[in-house]
Order: sequence, then C-alpha cells, then structure tokens
Amino acid sequence: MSKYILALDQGTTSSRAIVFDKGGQIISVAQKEFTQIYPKAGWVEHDPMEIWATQIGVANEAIAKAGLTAQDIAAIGITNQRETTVVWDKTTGKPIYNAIVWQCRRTADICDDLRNRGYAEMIRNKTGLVVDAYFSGTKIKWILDNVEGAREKAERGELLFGNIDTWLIWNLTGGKVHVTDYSNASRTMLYNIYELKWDEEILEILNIPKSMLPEVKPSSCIYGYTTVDVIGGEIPIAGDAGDQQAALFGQGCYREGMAKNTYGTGCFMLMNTGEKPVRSKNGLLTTIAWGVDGKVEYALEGSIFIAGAVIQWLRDELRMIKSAAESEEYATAVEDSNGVYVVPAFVGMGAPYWDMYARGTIVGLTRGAKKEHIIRAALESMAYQTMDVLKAMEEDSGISLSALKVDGGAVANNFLMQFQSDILNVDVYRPKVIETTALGAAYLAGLAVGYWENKEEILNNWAVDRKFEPNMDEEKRAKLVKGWHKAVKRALDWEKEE
Ligand SMILES: Nc1ncnc2c1ncn2[C@@H]1O[C@H](COP(=O)(O)OP(=O)(O)O)[C@@H](O)[C@H]1O
Ligand SMILES: O=P(O)(O)OC[C@H](O)CO
Repeated sequence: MSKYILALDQGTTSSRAIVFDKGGQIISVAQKEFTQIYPKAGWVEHDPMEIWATQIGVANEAIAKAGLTAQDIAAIGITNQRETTVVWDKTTGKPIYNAIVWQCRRTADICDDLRNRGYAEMIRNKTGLVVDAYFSGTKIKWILDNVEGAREKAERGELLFGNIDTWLIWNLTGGKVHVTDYSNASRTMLYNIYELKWDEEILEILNIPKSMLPEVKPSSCIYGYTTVDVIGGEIPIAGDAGDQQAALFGQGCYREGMAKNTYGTGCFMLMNTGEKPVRSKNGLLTTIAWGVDGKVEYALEGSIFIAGAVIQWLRDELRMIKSAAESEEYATAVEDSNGVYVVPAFVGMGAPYWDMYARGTIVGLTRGAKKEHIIRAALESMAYQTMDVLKAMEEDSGISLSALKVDGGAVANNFLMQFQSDILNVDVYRPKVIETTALGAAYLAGLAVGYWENKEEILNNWAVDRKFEPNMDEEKRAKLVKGWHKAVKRALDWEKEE
C-alpha cells in the first residue's frame, strides 16, 4: 500500500492535521479551534495542554478519516505559529505558565528598556530582528521573572523552553527529544543567525539560562519517533519549520527573489534571499528560511499582526457577519468603502511601522457609512498592509515583483484577492492547494525520509487555481493609498498618548 505524509499545522487559532499524498494532494483534513485567553488588554495566552490535546486529537482524526493507520504514514512534518513561548518542567512535563502568544504585548516595557540601554542595534545585527514584544526572548524573561520559583528552577536546569514546534515534538516523543529547527530559532531574538548559535551576550542581558534552550537542527531531518501510545506507531518526525517559512517552502519559492504572502490570523510576506542574509533598511526582518540540503538559506520578512483576525473580530465581537466567508457578500454589495478605513492595529503594528503602542481605529465615518462599508474597509486593510510591506521589500531587495503567490485561509475571498491585485498593480496567483503551510511541512518531512527525491520533484506539484490581474486606474489607486496612510497616522502611538 502506498504511503502518505502527515503534516501537523499548529496555528494561532486552530490545530490542524493534513494527510498528503505524493502529488501534494490533500487526502484528509482534521481541524480544531482552541481557546484564546485574554487576561488583560493587549495580553494573549494559550493553554499548552489544550494545544497538545487538540493537535494530537486532529492528527489521529486525520489518519482515521483517510482510512489509514500509523503504519501508512512515512513521516510527520511539524509547522507552528512562531514565537509563542512555552516553559515547562523537565521532570513532570507540565507547563509552569500558559503559553505567551506572539501577539501578546505584555513585554513592551522590557523592550523599551532594552532600547533605552542601547541594545537594539546589537540585537538587530545578530538576530536580524527588531526589538519587539513579538519575539520569544522577552516572553521567556517575563515568565522567569513573574512565576514564583521559576528562575531558581531554571538555574538548576529543571525547566525547558520551547516554541510550539519544540513543545509538540517533546510530547510526541514521550519527553525524549528537546529540539527546534533553524527557522524557529531565528524568531526567538536569542539566536545569532549569522553564526548559527544561541547568543551568550543576549542570553546574559535577558538573564536566561542556556540550559533551557533546545538543540537547533536543520528543518528536514529525523528528530525522533512518535511513541505508540500517542499515535499508534513509531513514525519518524522528519520536518520542522515555522509556519511562514513552511509556506514559502510549500509555494516552491526555492530561488532567490521568489516571494509569497500568507493571509491567516496575521499576514506574512517572505522573500527568499538565498544564502545571503539581507539587512533591511525599511523595517523588515532578516530571518532564516530553512536549513535544507546541508545549507541554511535566508528570507526577508514583512510581518503584519492582524489580517484574517480582523474578520474574526467582525464576526465574534462586532457580530456584523456570521461567517468569515460572508464578508465577501457584504463587501461586494457596495461600490467602494465610501471613504471608510479600518486600521486593525489591535496589538500594535508590525512591519514596516513597528509601533507596539498603535491601536485599532476606524476613520472616515459619515452619516452614510453602512455596515457593508466597514466590512469592505476591514478586508481592504489586509491589502493595504500588504502593499506597505511589498514596497519595503522591493526597496530592500532591489527586486520589483511582477507577481505575488498567495495562500492561507483568507485567500478564499475573491474580492480581497482582486483588490490586492488592484492596489499592488501586480498579478496575484492563488494555488490549487492553499494549505501551503502544511504542505511545506510535509515536503520537509518527505524529503528527509526519501518520500520525495528532491525539490525539483516537488515543484511539479504546484498548480495555479486562479490568477487575479490588476484592473484599477493609477489615479484611483493613488487616492485610496493616500487615504490609507492618513488613517495609519491616526492609529500610531495611540496607547502612548494615554
Ligand atoms: N472567505 C474569507 N474571507 C476573509 N477572511 C477569511 C475567509 N476565510 C477565512 N478567513 C480568515 O482567515 C483566517 C484563517 O486562516 P488560517 O490560514 O486558517 O489562519 P491561522 O493559520 O492563522 O489560524 C481567519 O482569521 C479568518 O477570519
Ligand atoms: O498562526 P498564523 O498562521 O497566523 O501564523 C502566526 C505567525 O507564525 C506568527 O509569527
């Protein structure tokens, strides 16, 4: 019987498991949303045990749905929401605090302190990152400083840190393996992406014992084997990458200058820069794309914190729509947004603004503003934010993009895709398989165990579903973009003024 690859895609709002075949086609999917915990304004947490329970639950469900057993799975690939931080007790395997999510702003003051002490430049030079509450480093420090007894335990070597990939691999292997891959390590703000090692100086400044940190490995290799009790067999875990890097891999962006944009909870544009790390002058991050085929490759990244999440907000908090998909009907029921702009800076703004104190705003309201206009403006905000990032990327790389490959849940929205193409004035390509994050993790795992021979074989699997071409005149585009930038100014620095 032919074998399959299982990808575990642990995202910000749901745990997903997908079984792929050799053609990169989806055989079965299982997905489960889990609890978002907001203990205070600007704070976001997840329960690591719930993450593990939902993830292993959907993994078993996806195998069963496909009519398979663990013996039919050639390898497992892991991909994860990045930066989200778990600290657990090495002996009991129990987390000592909830996972602090990438969106959480609680460590903004630790970041301000790092900047005031003049460390921002050094950190950027070593890690490729902007000092921001987004990354894991200050989240680990917060846990050690605020959970009773944590620092002493950490110093005695009794605690382990991991991003969600590490946490899942630890649990899948029955607490035997404590590893991560280059791409995830590069999001901690503790990893020197040029020398490929944990950075002693930054660890000392943040007062984090090195013994807590996982071993850093390539993104495609065998890390360990699942235990029979969790999934019914000893399956090699052979792929690991942060979800955005996995999507870049899944989209087949293997050559320098190739880029993709993923529209999930947030929106993340990554451009492959090959074996050269490119330093951004325009607020982008330099990050590790992956370690594959014995070499490490880099990417430029524009991170947008809120994208599809603004649609969830319309659904869950404002209760303007019943489902995310419904947003398209409302948006196309009107000609334009009637001058309304939504800036969804709910957790500050990422690239290229990097303002931890920005907050969401709706501007341009008149008596004629309808619900349809607000919904449309919310969708448009994803496209405008992407435009800001793409401009920065073009300036940094010197490459002018003539087309953009897209993926992620929100690309199902045809209105959004057309508006994106109009606002960027480039072609937008939506592939047949939009689950490219999971697909990338599957490819990484499959390559490690010889399921796929090489990247060339994988490239043959990529197929376009629909191409969106720009259809907006320059004058209109310029007017809309000008309005967006005026709106962003209103959102910036908001929390600081208080
Ligand atoms: N048709 C749609 N139109 C707009 N947004 C959508 C649509 N379908 C899903 N979304 C948004 O996409 C996101 C889910 O995408 P997904 O790739 O699963 O995200 P994640 O991996 O971050 O959990 C949600 O935030 C949801 O609001
Ligand atoms: O859960 P996603 O897909 O929005 O991805 C989250 C990112 O990895 C955060 O850096």
